[in-house]
Amino acid sequence: MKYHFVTIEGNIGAGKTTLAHMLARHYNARLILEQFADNPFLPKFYENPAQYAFPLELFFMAERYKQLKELVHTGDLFQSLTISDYLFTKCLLFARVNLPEQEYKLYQGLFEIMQSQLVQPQILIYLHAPVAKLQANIRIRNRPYEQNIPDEYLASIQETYTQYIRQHNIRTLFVDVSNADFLGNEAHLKVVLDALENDSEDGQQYFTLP
Ligand SMILES: Nc1ncnc2c1ncn2[C@@H]1O[C@H](COP(=O)(O)OP(=O)(O)OP(=O)(O)O)[C@@H](O)[C@H]1O
Repeated sequence: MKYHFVTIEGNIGAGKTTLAHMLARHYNARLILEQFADNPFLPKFYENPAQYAFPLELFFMAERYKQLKELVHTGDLFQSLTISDYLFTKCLLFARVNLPEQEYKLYQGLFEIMQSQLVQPQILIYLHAPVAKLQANIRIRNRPYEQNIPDEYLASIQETYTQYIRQHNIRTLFVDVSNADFLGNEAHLKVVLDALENDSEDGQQYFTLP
């Protein structure tokens, strides 16, 4: 595998964390996982988005910056393999959906200062699933504060991600995870492993699971 820093992205409930664990185990890689459970504003945000969006987004950005900055300090980033289940830019994409214009501009200014000090992954694996499938996953894992997420919110997050990836021409493996079962079906993991190991094209590639 020629990559040293791989990031998995996708909408809420797409299955990023499961796949990140599996890839990290397969490659014996360093794993960086989103610490969303530590964000005290998240349950409050889902109850009252307008009031809590700004502290929520600031908290996420500060935590992710701390986590990813450590990676820069470890120094051996390009001798080993690191898998993360989020991209630092995720902060900005959620902020674009959740913050009013002026707050977004302020946030963006801080984001750019922080982003300039971080290392970017060499490739993104983007897990794509329709909103109905995301809602089904969210129901099954049953985090109480996520049970009333509107379809429209998931659709805007999806749209914001895909627009960003296309506009910036980020090297991305898009995987359709509508019927994914990475834990139960080895052939599904193999699609991702083969894509990582064989890919030679620049830009964006699309995969479905058997
Ligand atoms: N910047 C953000 N702004 C608002 N909410 C966020 C932000 N980042 C994460 N969240 C919320 O934190 C929770 C965890 O999100 P995330 O998408 O990282 O993980 P997940 O849904 O557990 O992913 P997966 O199922 O793909 O492993 C979700 O409720 C998500 O909406």
